[in-house]
Amino acid sequence: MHRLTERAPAKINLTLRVLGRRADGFHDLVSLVAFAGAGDLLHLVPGAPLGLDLTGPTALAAGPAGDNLVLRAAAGFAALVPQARLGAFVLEKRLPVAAGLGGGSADAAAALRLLARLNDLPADDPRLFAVAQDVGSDVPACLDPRARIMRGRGEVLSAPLRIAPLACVLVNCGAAVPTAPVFRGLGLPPGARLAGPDHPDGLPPDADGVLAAIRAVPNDLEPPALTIAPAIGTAKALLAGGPEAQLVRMSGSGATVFALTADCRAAAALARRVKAAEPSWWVKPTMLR
Ligand SMILES: C[C@](O)(CO)[C@H](O)COP(=O)(O)OP(=O)(O)OC[C@H]1O[C@@H](n2ccc(N)nc2=O)[C@H](O)[C@@H]1O
Ligand SMILES: Nc1ncnc2c1ncn2[C@@H]1O[C@H](COP(=O)(O)OP(=O)(O)OP(=O)(O)O)[C@@H](O)[C@H]1O
Repeated sequence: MHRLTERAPAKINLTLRVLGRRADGFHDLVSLVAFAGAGDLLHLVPGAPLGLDLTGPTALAAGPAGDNLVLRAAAGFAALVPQARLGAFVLEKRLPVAAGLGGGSADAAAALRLLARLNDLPADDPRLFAVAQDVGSDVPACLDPRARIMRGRGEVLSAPLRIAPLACVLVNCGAAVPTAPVFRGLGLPPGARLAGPDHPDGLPPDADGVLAAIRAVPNDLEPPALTIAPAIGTAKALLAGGPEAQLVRMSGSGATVFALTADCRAAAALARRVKAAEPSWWVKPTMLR
């Protein structure tokens, strides 16, 4: 059987409100997530012994293969699916690591989709969701990567939202920002609840309405992430300095920031300017949906 392939698109938190901290230490969120054209690629060679090879420009940064979320997802799958057919994974790692783009989560979700295909399981088999939840907070949203409102720890997902594709530029300044210290930086004791705008459950159908809805809700993780990686502020200022940016914000726990633009030509122009100013940064014009 030929190898199977799945894309692992970057997850962008267009908004992210922290509503409080739960007794188990995790934070309750509400976030509008969308998925980019940019991402990793994951292949599976059926029948070979379970394993993982990493290739691609950011493979080294992702750490040892044995600790990779792809293998955690595969182990979780094998534990829940009797006599599961497995295989050898090859990950083409292109997304920056510890970047707020959910790269590892996207890879884990792609691994579960590949294993579901190989084992003739339907995409909505509840075991996929159970493993996803166990592997990480962002993995359930990445299982079926379409724009949604994500709530709870990330496991409460709305139906897919129909939004017009959004043109954007993703910029990562190279600072790896681990997620846990950013949440810790909020300084919330277990049980704390926060006031502030919640999130509407739907979105207006038109592009202007979507933009206004995104503008109305910030990313609450920006202040603690900025303290850890001040270059996030530099990246935001650089994006906001161009005439093309309609909205500039950080994704997830950072350090990647995004600018929404009117169309992909504006995104390409803005990306060229950022790249000229900071040649060592990861700069990607892409579409979100
Ligand atoms: C920031 C986001 O990317 C937004 O989509 C996610 O909430 C984080 O998702 P993730 O990287 O898959 O996170 P996990 O691997 O599950 O958790 C990493 C660490 O982040 C913190 N964490 C994560 C998610 C959450 N809702 N509350 C938390 O407090 C916890 O300290 C946890 O130990
Ligand atoms: N497939 C993977 N790709 C990237 N990192 C991985 C992978 N598997 C495990 N890791 C480990 O997970 C850590 C977080 O990486 P990842 O790129 O998923 O973070 P992130 O983009 O900040 O995610 P999030 O947006 O969910 O916070 C890395 O430091 C790395 O050691």
